[in-house]
Amino acid sequence: MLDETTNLKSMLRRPDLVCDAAFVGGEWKQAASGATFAVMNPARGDVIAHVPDLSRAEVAQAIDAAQKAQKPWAALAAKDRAKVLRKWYDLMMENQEDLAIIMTSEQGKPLAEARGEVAYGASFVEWFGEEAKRVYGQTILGHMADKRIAVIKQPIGVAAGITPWNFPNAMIARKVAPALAAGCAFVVRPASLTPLSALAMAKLAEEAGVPKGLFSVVTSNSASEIGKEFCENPIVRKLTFTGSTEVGRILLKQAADQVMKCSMELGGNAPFIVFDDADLDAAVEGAIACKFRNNGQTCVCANRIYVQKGVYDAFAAKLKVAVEKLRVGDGLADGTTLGPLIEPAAIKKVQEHLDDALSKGGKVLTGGKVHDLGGQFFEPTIVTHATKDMLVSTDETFGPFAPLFMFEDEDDVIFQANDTIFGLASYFYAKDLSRVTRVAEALEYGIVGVNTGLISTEVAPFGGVKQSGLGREGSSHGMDDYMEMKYICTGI
Ligand SMILES: NC(=O)C1=CN([C@@H]2O[C@H](COP(=O)(O)OP(=O)(O)OC[C@H]3O[C@@H](n4cnc5c(N)ncnc54)[C@H](OP(=O)(O)O)[C@@H]3O)[C@@H](O)[C@H]2O)C=CC1
Ligand SMILES: O=C(O)[C@H](O)CS(=O)(=O)O
Repeated sequence: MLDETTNLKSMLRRPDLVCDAAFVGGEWKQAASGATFAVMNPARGDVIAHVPDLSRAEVAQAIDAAQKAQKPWAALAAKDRAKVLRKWYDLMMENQEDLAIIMTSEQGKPLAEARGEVAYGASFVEWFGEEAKRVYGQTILGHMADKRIAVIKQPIGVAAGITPWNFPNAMIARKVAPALAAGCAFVVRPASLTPLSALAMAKLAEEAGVPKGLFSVVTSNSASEIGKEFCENPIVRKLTFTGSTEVGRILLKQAADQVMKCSMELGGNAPFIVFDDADLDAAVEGAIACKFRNNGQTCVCANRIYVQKGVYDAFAAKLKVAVEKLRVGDGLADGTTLGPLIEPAAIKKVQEHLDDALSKGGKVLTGGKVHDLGGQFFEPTIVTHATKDMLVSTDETFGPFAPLFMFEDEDDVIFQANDTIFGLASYFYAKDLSRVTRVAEALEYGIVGVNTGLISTEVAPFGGVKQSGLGREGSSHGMDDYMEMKYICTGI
């Protein structure tokens, strides 16, 4: 019998990677209530699957199973944990195409970007499989002749994660990989808009030999209820969240009651600065990559583009040419470079920022309206004459809208770039070495891209300052958030 998943499954080498059950304590389960929620294809507007809408009590069962599985997992030699992660990495890459098709079908990004995200997510599993073997302690010369001091690092225990829809694979991998590498157990609640990628990852984790109960994917349409379970359940020792600053604040307040260790990867408002000594062609290439990746739906997208007065018109003209080469369409169609926005509310927000900018003197250079394809497709848009009193100057657009601000000098643009509550990613193009050093040090951000618009990698510490978050993900620092440091003082 044909069902709603037939079309998606027909595109896959492994149709079994489309999972319509939640992965709870090592079992594939429906909600006891039978409740489910629909997963939509944002390009086509059709339902591609239904997944269980688990209750808070059923999520608690996943947490119980995690607690049971964690101690034996932590007792394994790091090398043995590493082998399982390596196998999981291998399976993710062997099934990269299927995972990408599933991702594009539920999130909308072009297939080429989805393939890239699968490889990016898998790179965290590979990286932390290696880092698992490199957890080091310390010995310290005793403060008294009869004392010996050692410092060791131990896994924190059961970790819980809540992830967004914009990178439905990589944002989970960036959390579960260091957690398992450190010897923790992990329960994740993926965004309700994009649960299929997470469930497919769980399927491959099971095949890789991740022990029953160690990793659960709890699907739910009630984010706040599950968030409360994660924050209030005494078994959970660590909460990791990627999403908006607004929700991050809610979770931090809820987690405070248990003084829970939290990692927060939150909102951004990235400045992208083009100085008059920049290579303008390189800057345009970087702006396209940085602004329009995932259709502008990333926390590290350029949200404000500042161009020095002397090169403003030349840069704007070059950027217009590049933007008009972008192809809007279904992410599964060949040649698409911009997919749909994730949901109607996202279209509304882009339109709101555009209307506000035009009402305050902005001028459309290209784009400027919902695409002829209708639905959730929007034309990639450049607006010139942007000013700091516009909404786009303070709020994250999260869409294909590029406002060009003009600036006079370095001090002026540094002040404007830093004038935000956010501090995640920032970018600038310049050649003068002294200027590059000064500006990189002056920008109040966790990440600075110099002459590049792409900074995402598993080998570097990703995270923000100010209200863009707490902690770092990826790099040799990435496991610290899943471990506790213990100081042992021995009298002899
Ligand atoms: N710093 C970073 O690395 C990243 C930051 N972001 C930021 O997130 C925003 C876009 O992502 P978006 O998904 O809309 O962000 P949201 O913060 O709305 O949602 C993120 C996740 O949190 C869940 N959630 C929402 N409300 C609550 C709650 N009260 N308690 C517990 N969980 C909750 C959502 O569930 P559901 O969707 O099912 O409602 C989703 O799974 C942007 O601001 C972007 O900058 C996004 C990705 C990466
Ligand atoms: O969700 C996001 O925006 C990601 O954190 C950005 S990245 O890590 O893919 O650059």
